[in-house]
Amino acid sequence: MKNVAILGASGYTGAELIRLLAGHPSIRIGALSANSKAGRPIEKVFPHLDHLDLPELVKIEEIDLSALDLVFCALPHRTSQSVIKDFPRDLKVVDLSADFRLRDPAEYERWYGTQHLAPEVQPEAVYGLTEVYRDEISKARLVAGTGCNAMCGLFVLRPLVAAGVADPDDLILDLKCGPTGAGRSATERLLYAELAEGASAYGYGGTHRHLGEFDQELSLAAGRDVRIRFTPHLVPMNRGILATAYVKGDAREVRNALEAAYEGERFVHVMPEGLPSTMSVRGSNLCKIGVAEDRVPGRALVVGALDNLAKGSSGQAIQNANLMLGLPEEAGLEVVPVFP
Ligand SMILES: NC(=O)C1=CN([C@@H]2O[C@H](COP(=O)(O)OP(=O)(O)OC[C@H]3O[C@@H](n4cnc5c(N)ncnc54)[C@H](OP(=O)(O)O)[C@@H]3O)[C@@H](O)[C@H]2O)C=CC1
Ligand SMILES: CC(=O)N[C@@H](CCC(=O)OP(=O)(O)O)C(=O)O
Repeated sequence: MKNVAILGASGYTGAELIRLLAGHPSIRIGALSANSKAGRPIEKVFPHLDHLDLPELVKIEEIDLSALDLVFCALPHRTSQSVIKDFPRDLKVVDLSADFRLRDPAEYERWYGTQHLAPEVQPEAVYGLTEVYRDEISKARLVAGTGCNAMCGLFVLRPLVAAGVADPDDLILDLKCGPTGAGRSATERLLYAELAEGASAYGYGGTHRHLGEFDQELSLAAGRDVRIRFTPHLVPMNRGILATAYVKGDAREVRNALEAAYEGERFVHVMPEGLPSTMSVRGSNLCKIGVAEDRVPGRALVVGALDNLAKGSSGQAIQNANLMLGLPEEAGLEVVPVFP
């Protein structure tokens, strides 16, 4: 059995890590941390977990790091950097925050508007897009989980620019996501009364910080600078991301490139026909992708769906931890989507 800690266990991704790890055959949860909720039994914070035998929520500094094989860091941006920089340099870490996603600390400063607190640790980090960086992840000490929007968009767009089947200067990504993507500390825009019957764009006009991840990963895949047009929308569904890409390219070539990229992949599926719905992936570690011809000749539509709390963060984190710990990649993750 591998012994792990979850830091930030009283948040949404922390709860999802607990849910998925409860069914993991080779990982046990040795410690859970919280901040304001430290000292409370986990069932007082998450009543749906009251039947599990789990450790109490404690402050991070109370955890014995030497007893751990790996740490999941589900902490806010910046808190993660300040905690991870003081960890022993041989402790394996899967960080779910944005703190180590961008290879260049100057890019971090550009998108997050604050100085990187651990630039000396950054070179060790491997970007957590498992299906692309599997080999590096299995040898890594520190894996930086992707943004959930970025992951869905990259699954759709990356193979197209890598194979040269879509014009890299003409990529539009229109994305919908639910409020759990913003974490558990609700702000005004996430109040039920203001969200439940409406939808709105946010982070538009090239301002969303996941553009740093898109720029980095799509430019690496294309071997030249790629800048997409990206607009996320907040919609009333608890979990889920639906990413619709409009691309200039032949639909058959687009499909072939996606099928080649994900052939044999356990968790990323290209649908033989039709387009995916968030309901087809909810609660699972799956990403489903569909392709359709546009009515304008030479243009195609590609749609990806994943669960932001599963494949978009905690499921992805467990998949990467499995690789880092030498466990079967799919261990604990064979969860069928919850429907309806
Ligand atoms: N939600 C999502 O879909 C995704 C989230 N992520 C990233 O994962 C990380 C966690 O996200 P999420 O679970 O949604 O966030 P939440 O806001 O739901 O949870 C945050 C957790 O961090 C703890 N925490 C907050 N401040 C501190 C602090 N100063 N010191 C120690 N612990 C602290 C909180 O404890 P307490 O409750 O006691 O205050 C809580 O356990 C974030 O970096 C987020 O950006 C990445 C991809 C997707
Ligand atoms: C609804 C909402 O606000 N969603 C978040 C998704 C956050 C995410 O993917 O995680 P990171 O914060 O770790 O980048 C957003 O678009 O910023």
